[in-house]
Amino acid sequence: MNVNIFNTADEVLTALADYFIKIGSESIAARGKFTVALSGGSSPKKLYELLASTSYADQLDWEKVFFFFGDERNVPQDHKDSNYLMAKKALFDPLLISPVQIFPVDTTFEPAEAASKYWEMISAFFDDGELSFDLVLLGLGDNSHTASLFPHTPVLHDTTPGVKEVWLEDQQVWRITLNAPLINDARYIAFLVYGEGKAEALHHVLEDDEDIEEYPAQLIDSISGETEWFIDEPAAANLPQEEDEE
Ligand SMILES: O=C(O)[C@H](O)[C@@H](O)[C@H](O)[C@H](O)COP(=O)(O)O
Repeated sequence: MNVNIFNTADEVLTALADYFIKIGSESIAARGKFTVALSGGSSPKKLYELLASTSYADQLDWEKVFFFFGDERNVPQDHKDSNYLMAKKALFDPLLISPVQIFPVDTTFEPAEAASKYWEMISAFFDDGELSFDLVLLGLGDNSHTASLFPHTPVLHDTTPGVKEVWLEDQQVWRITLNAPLINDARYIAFLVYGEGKAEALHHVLEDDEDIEEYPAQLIDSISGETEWFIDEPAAANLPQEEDEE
């Protein structure tokens, strides 16, 4: 696990965009395709817009990129809270990504069925035995959740790769999420964490003793690949200063 701290959010976004292109180019060269599970929320929107900008749009063979989602809210795909809709507007539409390259969660099903169908689709996409995303992009919630691995939810105790529905009692909503074993099978995992509002959660996840019930993001570390944290100074405010500075 590498912690990369940058002065500003813009530097974080540029570094992660460069990393995305690097991993994507290597994946396409090695296996003819690049499979990525996108993060939702507000942080990655600027990353997706940067990747779709003239600075990056011609740096990758986008026709060989296949997009999945690390998690999704249990809302229609045209709902303002949909992670798919955010990525569609910020990334897919500007890059003219073909729908055949995009694998959204089908939230027309009840949550449990939507989760099982998403798992079936992921399993069918990957050749037997090769079930691992090239890259999983993740954010960090201020309660130390990532994807939809929320504190004190049953999915935290999964021991085999899969996709599960998650009930959020406080928000009275369902979500669908890749579980930690599936995320940890990825060749590369990249966390995007910027802004002072993340400082407390980041300290809990990276510095506190392991407590996955309270700090679920502690579950995440690529088993055989690379886990990189892309962080700005405000989010790193509570970390020991010896974390490597970029
Ligand atoms: O669907 C989601 O909301 C994300 O997958 C979630 O895990 C997100 O990464 C964190 O909640 C941080 O969200 P922000 O980037 O909006 O702070």
